[in-house]
Amino acid sequence: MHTINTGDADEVASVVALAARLRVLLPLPLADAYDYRAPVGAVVPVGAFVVVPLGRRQSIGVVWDGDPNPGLSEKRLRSVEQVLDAPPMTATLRRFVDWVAAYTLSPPGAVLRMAMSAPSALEAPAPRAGWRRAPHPPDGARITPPRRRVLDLLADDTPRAGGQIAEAASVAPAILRGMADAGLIEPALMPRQAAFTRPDPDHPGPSLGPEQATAADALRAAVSRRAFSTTLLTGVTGSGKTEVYFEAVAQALREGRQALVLLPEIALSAQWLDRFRGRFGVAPALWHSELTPRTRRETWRAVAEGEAPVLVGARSALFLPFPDLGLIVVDEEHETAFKQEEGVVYHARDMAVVRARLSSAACVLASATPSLESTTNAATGRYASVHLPARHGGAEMPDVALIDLRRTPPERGHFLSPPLVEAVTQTLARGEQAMLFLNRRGYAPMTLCRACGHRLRCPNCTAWLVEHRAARRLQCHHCGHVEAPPEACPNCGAPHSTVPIGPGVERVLEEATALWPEARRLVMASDTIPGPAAAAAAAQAIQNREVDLIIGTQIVAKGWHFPHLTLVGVVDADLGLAGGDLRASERTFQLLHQVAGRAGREEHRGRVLLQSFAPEHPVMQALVSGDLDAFMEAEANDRRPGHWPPFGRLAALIVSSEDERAAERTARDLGLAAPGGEGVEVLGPAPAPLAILRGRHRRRLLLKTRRDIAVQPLLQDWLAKVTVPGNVRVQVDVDPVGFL
Ligand SMILES: Nc1ncnc2c1ncn2[C@@H]1O[C@H](COP(=O)(O)OP(=O)(O)OP(=O)(O)O)[C@@H](O)[C@H]1O
Ligand SMILES: [Zn+2]
Repeated sequence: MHTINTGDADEVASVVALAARLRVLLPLPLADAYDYRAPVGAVVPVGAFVVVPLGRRQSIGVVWDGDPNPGLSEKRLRSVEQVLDAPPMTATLRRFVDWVAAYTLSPPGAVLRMAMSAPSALEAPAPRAGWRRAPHPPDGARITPPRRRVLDLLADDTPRAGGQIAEAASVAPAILRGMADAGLIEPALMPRQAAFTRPDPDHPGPSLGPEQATAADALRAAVSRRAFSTTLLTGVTGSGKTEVYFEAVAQALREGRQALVLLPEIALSAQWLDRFRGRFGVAPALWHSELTPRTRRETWRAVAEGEAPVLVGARSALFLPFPDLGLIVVDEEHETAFKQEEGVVYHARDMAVVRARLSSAACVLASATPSLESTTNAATGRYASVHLPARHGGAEMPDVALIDLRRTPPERGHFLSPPLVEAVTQTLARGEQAMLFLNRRGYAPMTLCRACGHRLRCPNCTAWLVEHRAARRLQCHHCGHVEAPPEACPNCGAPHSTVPIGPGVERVLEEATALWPEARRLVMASDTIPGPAAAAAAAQAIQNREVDLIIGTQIVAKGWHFPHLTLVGVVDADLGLAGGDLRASERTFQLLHQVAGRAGREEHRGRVLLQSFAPEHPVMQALVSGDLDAFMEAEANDRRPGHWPPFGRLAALIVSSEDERAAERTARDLGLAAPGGEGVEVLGPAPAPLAILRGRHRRRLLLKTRRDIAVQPLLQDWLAKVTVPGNVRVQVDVDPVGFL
């Protein structure tokens, strides 16, 4: 001992100690991974799921990359308790977690948590027990007819579950017990069934038209390169983009890789699933928030084991443990539903591109109304582009016209103008379907006292209470606050003095009921179509012509194909243009163009009528001309000079607190510490448009930079300069899409 040079000994000791240490990232919003002592004698790969002590509790974490901290004393080190029998998290997914954390300025553990959304899936699934024929049954055992049936069933030596045997051989479960006691059958573990049948890429699906075929070739080629690429797939509404990207999915299957399709609203995807089955013969794996815990666990595990070749899901599916993803499709890529606004604030469309890059996979962004971000990336050559110029099957694009509400207003207290009423009447008379679109749930967006002018407000938010007349209540659409409609004005006490102001879909329904009492009407809004089953039933009823008139909010704009729908009336085309949102025009155009695109998708030409007080507005003009490219170019020209996205970068800080003065003070401190310099600008602090939300006072600051300046380092320095008290939260939103 004494002869050894102490310096060397230290070094040897530290190497040994380091080798025995593991960095473990926990699915918690902690600043970094923690170090643990590796289990003795076990080789634990990076990415392994491990159980570790955390305070007095245990947590599952993932062995993470990077070097443990040698400074941490051996005494303080605690040991990994267990290595779970689950496929380790791939390097690709670990890099993705790190990337998303760095980009969104979130703790890596908070992102990891999204990649561990079914923790129970990490425990090896308990093998299921069944029965098989005993290989050496005793001589002379009694073989009754029921026993014979069981033995015949088990003659192929495949173990089967007790319930399954009882049913197939029509015997009571007690018979099996008796046979086991007699030594005729014995317990056996059943082979695990593949959770999802492999979709068949060569299942005969619809045959593609020539333009579709060319587009499909390009996508297939992108997938078979097995390298990163992004392709923007555009095409008019009804051109068959889905059928085309299915060919990319088929190619990923042929390559033996997995495919992920992200849809903005999975609850509304009944028609999509039918088409998938039509193309591939089986259903894909599904991933969304309404799965049962069991399905969630099984799906997660199947994905990790490579047993879910195609998965369709909501944005959270991006964090599933695919071992070898070959394709990610983001359908309706322009949809804001891809932006997650709570917790880790990220945009699934943008992160899909990142995951595809890390996976050497192809990414396909599909939309009839692509975002300016994607259009610009396609124009600069960063994305490839594929376009379908015409509707499938020769259907014509609808004829879009404006109704000037200043010239032909509705009757007082009504919302449908005479030309729109006339058009609906004619459509119904021809036995075709009509749709009235208004992006507002409920009966009326505001309620006012006729006597004193008081407006009914949410007690927790800067928002009016929305009347839901059918449900007999007033509701805040921001925090969910609900109250009964008051008997008297809460301000002046006048009895029965409240009046509804403006329309929601329920009020349009009321008007439609009076106008077309014979028509079979259906309201489609998130509160009347609460889940996948209701959405599927509604779509079926419309397809079967059990509905004449559809009245709906934005959920009717999403990808539906209703063959008999020929008229779409937009009740308030100006609705989305109010407010100072950077993308108000773009969004309004996208939404209305999508709604319009539901009309006339088969043999009869569709007609679209837009009621507007501003028919000369560029958005209205673009909708009428249908010239998407010109509109997007005008949008680009508006944003380019001021370095607004996508020609510059934005990040928002949202300061909130139940204590208004605390929020104000932190916002002011942030304002004083704001970064500056060439190409960097900070707007605010200013009260958020939703100045109070769920009882929290909110202030906003907006960092705007030139495109070549990354916002993350600026944000990091900025936030480090300000002490945020415990009762104040500062949320970072990189690339904000909402400005409330
Ligand atoms: N090659 C084809 N053979 C048969 N049917 C097709 C074919 N291509 C598309 N269709 C059908 O045409 C309809 C429109 O296609 P699809 O919904 O894919 O268009 P889309 O471009 O996604 O439209 P939107 O952008 O409006 O959602 C669907 O009912 C689809 O099944
Ligand atoms: Zn509220």
